[in-house]
Amino acid sequence: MTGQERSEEKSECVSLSPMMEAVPALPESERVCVIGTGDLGRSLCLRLLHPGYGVVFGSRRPHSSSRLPHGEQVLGHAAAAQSAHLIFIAVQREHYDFLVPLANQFKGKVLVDLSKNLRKNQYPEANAEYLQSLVPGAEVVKGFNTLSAWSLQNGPSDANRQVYICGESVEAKQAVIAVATKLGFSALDRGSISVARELEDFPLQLFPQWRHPLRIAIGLSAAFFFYLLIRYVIYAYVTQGKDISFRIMVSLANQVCPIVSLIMLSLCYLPGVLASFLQLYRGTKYRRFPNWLDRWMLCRKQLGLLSLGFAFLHVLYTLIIPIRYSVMFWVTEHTVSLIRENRTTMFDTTTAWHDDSYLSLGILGFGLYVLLGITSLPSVINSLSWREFSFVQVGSPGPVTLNA
Ligand SMILES: NC(=O)C1=CN([C@@H]2O[C@H](COP(=O)(O)OP(=O)(O)OC[C@H]3O[C@@H](n4cnc5c(N)ncnc54)[C@H](OP(=O)(O)O)[C@@H]3O)[C@@H](O)[C@H]2O)C=CC1
Ligand SMILES: [Fe+3]
Repeated sequence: MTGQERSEEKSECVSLSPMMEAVPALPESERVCVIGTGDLGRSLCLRLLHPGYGVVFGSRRPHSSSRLPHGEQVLGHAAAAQSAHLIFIAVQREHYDFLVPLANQFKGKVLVDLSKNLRKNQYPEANAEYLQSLVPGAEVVKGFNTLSAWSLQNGPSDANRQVYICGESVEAKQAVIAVATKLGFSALDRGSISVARELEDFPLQLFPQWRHPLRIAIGLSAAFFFYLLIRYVIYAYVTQGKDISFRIMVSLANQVCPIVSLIMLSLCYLPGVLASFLQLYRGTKYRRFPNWLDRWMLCRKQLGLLSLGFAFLHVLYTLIIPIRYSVMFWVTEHTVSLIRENRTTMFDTTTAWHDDSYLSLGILGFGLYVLLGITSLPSVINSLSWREFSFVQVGSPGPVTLNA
């Protein structure tokens, strides 16, 4: 580097707060470059500062970049690329062209492609593969794209601890995994760069495991609702001319909920039983299940949670029965007619027993439902031994999760 170039680079370096001067000269392994001073770049920088990394930003306009977290160094792209071995690219893919003239500076460096897309198959090739083709001398690793700037800034939480990475070079991936681990994330190596498209599609998935269970729940609810509508409301109107259409809102809904809930519960446990029979029939547990059974088993948790949801609705609908206008009217009417006719009714112990037992069993049944629901939460599962888990989740056969 000539003296003039060095002085140019020096003038590219911009201090945004007095803290910058305080940043000690760190070895290259503890210095990280972030290209792009946007939302993600800044959030990543904040996270990197926690374990003590030195961050050097690369920007188009190093002099005018403002409001950086702690006055980190902001250099031009070329100078920033030379300052660290690990470089995060926090720029949208459509602007990647600016990297082409910098290919020499990126030679031998590890580039982490953070980009995500707005929709699936937005580009013919994965962003990481495109980046690799622009800077062939660098080792591109795809990663961190499943996190949002917000979650990066707030640090890893239980639900958001996992980051996925992929790339060709094992050393490059190890360097990225080391940083991720230091930031508190657990990095999962998903393989070569050809997996990048799959990782880029991750944030675009819309409840993929919920789609079928939701369809089943909606289909069953609609079918039973129309059956009950015809069976009670329309039938009463046609045969007796009685208008009991007000029952649609609460009574009918309250009948639909437990039916759907129980069917969904049986659909949740049925595939496990089928799989066990299949294993017995085949005499081995080391063969893949048919695809339909595999997919069915993978959405058991969603089926179970929906079943719990419908049971919960049934509880709520049942609790409001005494405050319904029609019920209060009927009770008052009955009492007034007893007074008018000067009649009294006897307390029927059998009916009282029958009623209380019915309610008590309902409450206990719902309690069991909730217990099943709670023990399928990942954090609860992790705290249970296998024996405890299968004791609670009666009928949830262990080996059948082989495909999952
Ligand atoms: N925001 C988020 O939650 C997440 C974002 N991502 C991905 O991270 C990348 C950055 O996103 P985000 O920070 O939100 O975007 P922003 O728009 O906030 O920032 C992008 C930055 O890229 C740089 N840039 C913009 N245009 C050009 C250009 N023509 N040439 C060179 N550099 C340019 C700018 O930095 P400068 O002015 O310093 O040059 C700009 O600040 C994207 O690929 C996005 O898909 C991934 C996961 C989450
Ligand atoms: Fe009930």
